[in-house]
Amino acid sequence: MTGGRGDRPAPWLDGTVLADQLSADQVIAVEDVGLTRSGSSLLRELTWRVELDERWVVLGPNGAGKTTLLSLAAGRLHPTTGSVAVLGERLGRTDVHELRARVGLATAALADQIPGDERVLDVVMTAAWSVVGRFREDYDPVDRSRAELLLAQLGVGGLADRWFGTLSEGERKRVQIARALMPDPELLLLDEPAAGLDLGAREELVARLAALAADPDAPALVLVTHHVEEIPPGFTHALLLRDGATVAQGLLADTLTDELLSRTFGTSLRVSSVDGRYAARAT
Ligand SMILES: Nc1ncnc2c1ncn2[C@@H]1O[C@H](COP(=O)(O)OP(=O)(O)OP(=O)(O)O)[C@@H](O)[C@H]1O
Repeated sequence: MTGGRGDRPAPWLDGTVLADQLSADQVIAVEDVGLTRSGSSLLRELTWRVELDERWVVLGPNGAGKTTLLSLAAGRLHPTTGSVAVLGERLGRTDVHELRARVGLATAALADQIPGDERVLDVVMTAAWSVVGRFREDYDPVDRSRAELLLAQLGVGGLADRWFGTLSEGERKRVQIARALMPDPELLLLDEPAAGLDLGAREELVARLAALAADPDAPALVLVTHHVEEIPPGFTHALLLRDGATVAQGLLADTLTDELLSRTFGTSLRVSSVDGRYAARAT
Protein backbone atom coordinates (compact mmCIF):
# COMPACT_ATOMS: atom_id res chain seq x y z
CA MET A 1 0.00 0.00 0.00
CA THR A 2 1.20 3.48 -0.73
CA GLY A 3 0.57 6.55 1.35
CA GLY A 4 -1.20 8.24 -1.55
CA ARG A 5 -0.40 9.40 -5.04
CA GLY A 6 1.93 12.28 -5.52
CA ASP A 7 0.72 12.85 -9.09
CA ARG A 8 -2.77 13.85 -7.97
CA PRO A 9 -3.91 17.40 -7.52
CA ALA A 10 -5.32 17.66 -4.04
CA PRO A 11 -7.74 18.47 -2.70
CA TRP A 12 -10.32 18.55 -5.51
CA LEU A 13 -12.34 21.35 -4.02
CA ASP A 14 -14.91 21.31 -6.78
CA GLY A 15 -15.08 17.50 -6.99
CA THR A 16 -13.67 17.55 -10.52
CA VAL A 17 -11.57 14.58 -11.59
CA LEU A 18 -9.71 14.58 -14.87
CA ALA A 19 -10.44 11.85 -17.40
CA ASP A 20 -6.77 10.92 -17.67
CA GLN A 21 -6.78 9.88 -14.00
CA LEU A 22 -8.89 6.82 -14.80
CA SER A 23 -7.02 3.60 -14.14
CA ALA A 24 -7.53 -0.14 -14.10
CA ASP A 25 -7.07 -0.11 -10.32
CA GLN A 26 -10.24 1.90 -9.81
CA VAL A 27 -12.66 0.17 -7.44
CA ILE A 28 -15.25 2.95 -7.19
CA ALA A 29 -16.00 5.51 -9.91
CA VAL A 30 -18.84 7.86 -9.06
CA GLU A 31 -19.33 10.31 -11.93
CA ASP A 32 -21.41 13.46 -11.51
CA VAL A 33 -24.02 11.62 -9.49
CA GLY A 34 -27.31 12.98 -8.26
CA LEU A 35 -29.71 10.96 -6.13
CA THR A 36 -33.24 12.12 -5.40
CA ARG A 37 -35.80 10.52 -3.09
CA SER A 38 -39.29 11.82 -2.33
CA GLY A 39 -38.40 15.14 -3.94
CA SER A 40 -35.29 15.56 -1.76
CA SER A 41 -31.81 15.78 -3.20
CA LEU A 42 -29.71 13.29 -1.17
CA LEU A 43 -26.59 13.54 -3.34
CA ARG A 44 -25.67 16.33 -5.75
CA GLU A 45 -23.06 16.56 -8.53
CA LEU A 46 -20.86 14.06 -6.76
CA THR A 47 -17.70 12.75 -8.41
CA TRP A 48 -15.47 10.41 -6.43
CA ARG A 49 -12.92 7.77 -7.34
CA VAL A 50 -11.31 5.17 -5.14
CA GLU A 51 -8.33 3.07 -6.16
CA LEU A 52 -7.30 -0.38 -5.04
CA ASP A 53 -4.56 0.60 -2.62
CA GLU A 54 -6.41 3.53 -1.05
CA ARG A 55 -8.04 3.72 2.36
CA TRP A 56 -10.74 6.38 2.44
CA VAL A 57 -12.68 8.02 5.20
CA VAL A 58 -16.00 9.71 4.40
CA LEU A 59 -16.70 12.47 6.91
CA GLY A 60 -19.70 14.70 7.34
CA PRO A 61 -22.46 15.79 9.68
CA ASN A 62 -25.77 13.96 10.21
CA GLY A 63 -27.80 13.81 7.03
CA ALA A 64 -24.85 14.70 4.76
CA GLY A 65 -25.47 11.66 2.54
CA LYS A 66 -22.67 9.38 3.76
CA THR A 67 -24.79 6.24 4.13
CA THR A 68 -26.51 6.97 0.83
CA LEU A 69 -23.12 7.14 -0.90
CA LEU A 70 -22.01 3.89 0.75
CA SER A 71 -25.22 2.21 -0.46
CA LEU A 72 -24.36 3.27 -4.02
CA ALA A 73 -20.83 1.88 -3.63
CA ALA A 74 -22.32 -1.37 -2.32
CA GLY A 75 -24.60 -1.69 -5.35
CA ARG A 76 -27.67 -1.37 -3.13
CA LEU A 77 -28.91 1.93 -4.58
CA HIS A 78 -28.87 3.36 -8.08
CA PRO A 79 -28.14 6.99 -8.90
CA THR A 80 -30.91 9.19 -10.29
CA THR A 81 -28.43 10.95 -12.59
CA GLY A 82 -24.78 10.32 -13.45
CA SER A 83 -23.07 6.94 -13.31
CA VAL A 84 -21.55 4.62 -10.73
CA ALA A 85 -19.06 1.85 -11.47
CA VAL A 86 -17.94 -0.51 -8.71
CA LEU A 87 -15.10 -3.00 -9.29
CA GLY A 88 -15.33 -2.19 -12.99
CA GLU A 89 -19.07 -2.96 -13.17
CA ARG A 90 -21.41 -0.14 -14.09
CA LEU A 91 -24.60 -0.07 -12.00
CA GLY A 92 -27.63 -0.58 -14.22
CA ARG A 93 -25.61 -2.71 -16.64
CA THR A 94 -24.50 -5.50 -14.34
CA ASP A 95 -25.93 -8.23 -12.13
CA VAL A 96 -25.94 -6.46 -8.76
CA HIS A 97 -26.19 -9.75 -6.88
CA GLU A 98 -22.85 -10.87 -8.29
CA LEU A 99 -21.40 -7.45 -7.58
CA ARG A 100 -22.65 -7.37 -3.97
CA ALA A 101 -20.89 -10.68 -3.32
CA ARG A 102 -17.59 -8.93 -4.12
CA VAL A 103 -18.19 -6.07 -1.69
CA GLY A 104 -17.95 -6.41 2.10
CA LEU A 105 -20.40 -4.15 3.90
CA ALA A 106 -20.86 -3.57 7.62
CA THR A 107 -23.72 -1.30 8.67
CA ALA A 108 -25.99 -1.00 11.70
CA ALA A 109 -28.96 -1.94 9.49
CA LEU A 110 -27.30 -5.22 8.45
CA ALA A 111 -26.34 -5.99 12.07
CA ASP A 112 -29.99 -5.59 13.07
CA GLN A 113 -30.86 -8.47 10.73
CA ILE A 114 -28.60 -10.94 12.59
CA PRO A 115 -30.66 -13.12 14.96
CA GLY A 116 -29.62 -12.76 18.60
CA ASP A 117 -29.45 -16.55 19.00
CA GLU A 118 -27.05 -16.99 16.08
CA ARG A 119 -23.68 -18.47 17.08
CA VAL A 120 -20.85 -15.99 16.42
CA LEU A 121 -18.92 -18.44 14.23
CA ASP A 122 -22.07 -18.95 12.13
CA VAL A 123 -22.60 -15.18 11.84
CA VAL A 124 -19.24 -15.02 10.09
CA MET A 125 -19.40 -18.31 8.14
CA THR A 126 -22.83 -17.63 6.60
CA ALA A 127 -21.37 -14.57 4.87
CA ALA A 128 -19.70 -17.02 2.47
CA TRP A 129 -23.24 -17.53 1.02
CA SER A 130 -24.41 -13.95 1.59
CA VAL A 131 -27.11 -15.11 4.00
CA VAL A 132 -27.98 -14.38 7.60
CA GLY A 133 -28.94 -17.32 9.83
CA ARG A 134 -27.39 -20.75 9.59
CA PHE A 135 -29.04 -22.74 6.82
CA ARG A 136 -26.83 -25.74 6.28
CA GLU A 137 -24.79 -28.00 8.49
CA ASP A 138 -22.09 -29.16 6.09
CA TYR A 139 -19.72 -26.21 6.14
CA ASP A 140 -16.46 -26.63 4.36
CA PRO A 141 -13.60 -26.94 6.89
CA VAL A 142 -11.82 -24.23 4.90
CA ASP A 143 -14.70 -21.82 5.59
CA ARG A 144 -14.65 -22.72 9.25
CA SER A 145 -10.90 -22.11 9.49
CA ARG A 146 -11.21 -18.81 7.67
CA ALA A 147 -14.02 -17.62 9.97
CA GLU A 148 -11.98 -18.63 13.03
CA LEU A 149 -8.91 -16.85 11.67
CA LEU A 150 -10.84 -13.63 10.95
CA LEU A 151 -12.41 -13.63 14.41
CA ALA A 152 -8.95 -14.12 15.91
CA GLN A 153 -7.50 -11.31 13.77
CA LEU A 154 -10.19 -8.98 15.06
CA GLY A 155 -9.49 -10.01 18.65
CA VAL A 156 -12.75 -11.88 19.23
CA GLY A 157 -11.56 -15.45 18.58
CA GLY A 158 -12.64 -16.50 22.06
CA LEU A 159 -16.26 -15.61 21.32
CA ALA A 160 -16.82 -18.04 18.42
CA ASP A 161 -19.33 -20.18 20.36
CA ARG A 162 -21.26 -17.35 22.00
CA TRP A 163 -24.66 -16.13 20.78
CA PHE A 164 -24.41 -12.87 18.83
CA GLY A 165 -27.10 -11.32 21.04
CA THR A 166 -24.98 -11.78 24.16
CA LEU A 167 -22.02 -9.72 22.85
CA SER A 168 -21.17 -6.17 23.85
CA GLU A 169 -21.53 -3.46 21.20
CA GLY A 170 -17.76 -3.37 20.65
CA GLU A 171 -17.58 -7.14 20.23
CA ARG A 172 -20.52 -7.07 17.79
CA LYS A 173 -18.82 -4.44 15.66
CA ARG A 174 -15.70 -6.58 15.36
CA VAL A 175 -17.72 -9.71 14.52
CA GLN A 176 -19.52 -7.70 11.83
CA ILE A 177 -16.22 -6.70 10.27
CA ALA A 178 -15.06 -10.34 10.34
CA ARG A 179 -18.34 -11.25 8.60
CA ALA A 180 -17.82 -8.54 5.97
CA LEU A 181 -14.28 -9.87 5.31
CA MET A 182 -15.38 -13.54 5.11
CA PRO A 183 -16.02 -13.66 1.32
CA ASP A 184 -12.59 -12.07 0.73
CA PRO A 185 -14.11 -8.89 -0.75
CA GLU A 186 -12.27 -6.63 -3.15
CA LEU A 187 -13.83 -3.62 -1.43
CA LEU A 188 -14.75 -3.22 2.25
CA LEU A 189 -17.29 -0.56 3.27
CA LEU A 190 -17.69 0.23 6.97
CA ASP A 191 -20.50 2.56 8.08
CA GLU A 192 -19.70 4.13 11.45
CA PRO A 193 -17.99 1.04 12.89
CA ALA A 194 -17.11 2.88 16.11
CA ALA A 195 -20.58 4.30 16.79
CA GLY A 196 -21.74 3.52 20.32
CA LEU A 197 -18.37 2.21 21.52
CA ASP A 198 -16.75 3.30 24.77
CA LEU A 199 -13.27 4.83 24.62
CA GLY A 200 -11.41 1.55 25.19
CA ALA A 201 -13.49 -0.34 22.63
CA ARG A 202 -13.09 2.48 20.12
CA GLU A 203 -9.31 2.50 20.53
CA GLU A 204 -9.22 -1.29 20.19
CA LEU A 205 -11.24 -1.08 16.98
CA VAL A 206 -9.13 1.76 15.59
CA ALA A 207 -6.00 -0.36 16.19
CA ARG A 208 -7.57 -3.34 14.37
CA LEU A 209 -8.54 -1.13 11.44
CA ALA A 210 -5.05 0.38 11.36
CA ALA A 211 -3.64 -3.16 11.07
CA LEU A 212 -6.07 -3.87 8.22
CA ALA A 213 -5.11 -0.60 6.50
CA ALA A 214 -1.44 -1.60 6.70
CA ASP A 215 -2.05 -5.04 5.18
CA PRO A 216 -1.11 -4.94 1.48
CA ASP A 217 -3.49 -7.86 0.83
CA ALA A 218 -6.46 -6.07 2.41
CA PRO A 219 -9.26 -4.87 0.14
CA ALA A 220 -9.77 -1.21 -0.71
CA LEU A 221 -11.29 0.38 2.40
CA VAL A 222 -13.95 3.04 2.87
CA LEU A 223 -14.89 4.09 6.39
CA VAL A 224 -17.79 6.41 7.19
CA THR A 225 -17.61 8.42 10.40
CA HIS A 226 -18.62 11.69 12.06
CA HIS A 227 -15.42 11.94 14.09
CA VAL A 228 -11.82 12.56 13.00
CA GLU A 229 -10.74 10.78 16.21
CA GLU A 230 -11.99 7.53 14.67
CA ILE A 231 -9.72 7.68 11.62
CA PRO A 232 -7.23 4.81 11.90
CA PRO A 233 -3.54 5.50 11.15
CA GLY A 234 -2.73 4.31 7.65
CA PHE A 235 -5.90 5.73 6.09
CA THR A 236 -4.84 7.79 3.11
CA HIS A 237 -7.73 9.88 1.75
CA ALA A 238 -10.83 11.75 2.90
CA LEU A 239 -14.08 12.79 1.25
CA LEU A 240 -15.84 15.60 3.12
CA LEU A 241 -19.59 15.77 2.50
CA ARG A 242 -22.21 18.33 3.43
CA ASP A 243 -25.83 18.48 2.23
CA GLY A 244 -25.21 15.72 -0.30
CA ALA A 245 -22.32 17.54 -1.99
CA THR A 246 -18.53 17.39 -1.84
CA VAL A 247 -16.82 20.03 0.29
CA ALA A 248 -13.37 18.58 -0.47
CA GLN A 249 -11.62 15.32 -1.26
CA GLY A 250 -8.05 14.20 -1.51
CA LEU A 251 -5.14 13.14 0.65
CA LEU A 252 -5.94 13.22 4.38
CA ALA A 253 -3.33 15.85 5.16
CA ASP A 254 -4.75 18.15 2.48
CA THR A 255 -8.42 17.75 3.38
CA LEU A 256 -8.40 17.62 7.18
CA THR A 257 -7.69 21.31 7.57
CA ASP A 258 -9.34 23.79 9.94
CA GLU A 259 -11.03 25.57 7.05
CA LEU A 260 -12.39 22.53 5.20
CA LEU A 261 -13.54 20.69 8.32
CA SER A 262 -15.22 23.86 9.64
CA ARG A 263 -17.05 24.27 6.35
CA THR A 264 -18.10 20.62 6.40
CA PHE A 265 -19.56 20.71 9.91
CA GLY A 266 -20.78 24.30 9.79
CA THR A 267 -18.88 25.36 12.89
CA SER A 268 -15.44 26.79 13.54
CA LEU A 269 -13.08 23.87 14.23
CA ARG A 270 -9.39 23.41 14.88
CA VAL A 271 -7.79 20.13 13.79
CA SER A 272 -4.64 18.62 15.22
CA SER A 273 -2.77 15.43 14.46
CA VAL A 274 -0.29 13.39 16.48
CA ASP A 275 1.27 10.08 15.39
CA GLY A 276 -1.24 9.58 12.59
CA ARG A 277 -4.27 10.25 14.80
CA TYR A 278 -6.51 13.28 14.39
CA ALA A 279 -8.52 15.34 16.85
CA ALA A 280 -10.83 18.32 16.36
CA ARG A 281 -12.35 20.87 18.72
CA ALA A 282 -14.42 24.02 18.42
CA THR A 283 -12.56 27.33 18.47
N1 LIG B 1 -35.83 7.28 1.16
C1 LIG B 1 -35.60 8.55 1.51
N2 LIG B 1 -36.48 9.52 1.20
C2 LIG B 1 -36.23 10.81 1.54
N3 LIG B 1 -35.12 11.22 2.21
C3 LIG B 1 -34.23 10.28 2.54
C4 LIG B 1 -34.40 8.90 2.23
N4 LIG B 1 -33.34 8.22 2.69
C5 LIG B 1 -32.53 9.13 3.28
N5 LIG B 1 -33.08 10.36 3.21
C6 LIG B 1 -32.48 11.62 3.71
O1 LIG B 1 -31.26 11.80 3.02
C7 LIG B 1 -30.33 12.51 3.85
C8 LIG B 1 -29.02 11.77 3.85
O2 LIG B 1 -29.17 10.55 4.57
P1 LIG B 1 -27.93 9.62 4.92
O3 LIG B 1 -28.43 8.51 5.79
O4 LIG B 1 -27.24 9.25 3.66
O5 LIG B 1 -27.02 10.63 5.73
P2 LIG B 1 -25.77 10.34 6.65
O6 LIG B 1 -24.73 11.33 6.27
O7 LIG B 1 -25.39 8.91 6.61
O8 LIG B 1 -26.37 10.72 8.07
P3 LIG B 1 -26.04 10.18 9.55
O9 LIG B 1 -24.66 10.67 9.85
O10 LIG B 1 -27.06 10.85 10.39
O11 LIG B 1 -26.16 8.69 9.53
C9 LIG B 1 -31.01 12.62 5.22
O12 LIG B 1 -31.54 13.92 5.35
C10 LIG B 1 -32.13 11.59 5.16
O13 LIG B 1 -33.23 11.99 5.97
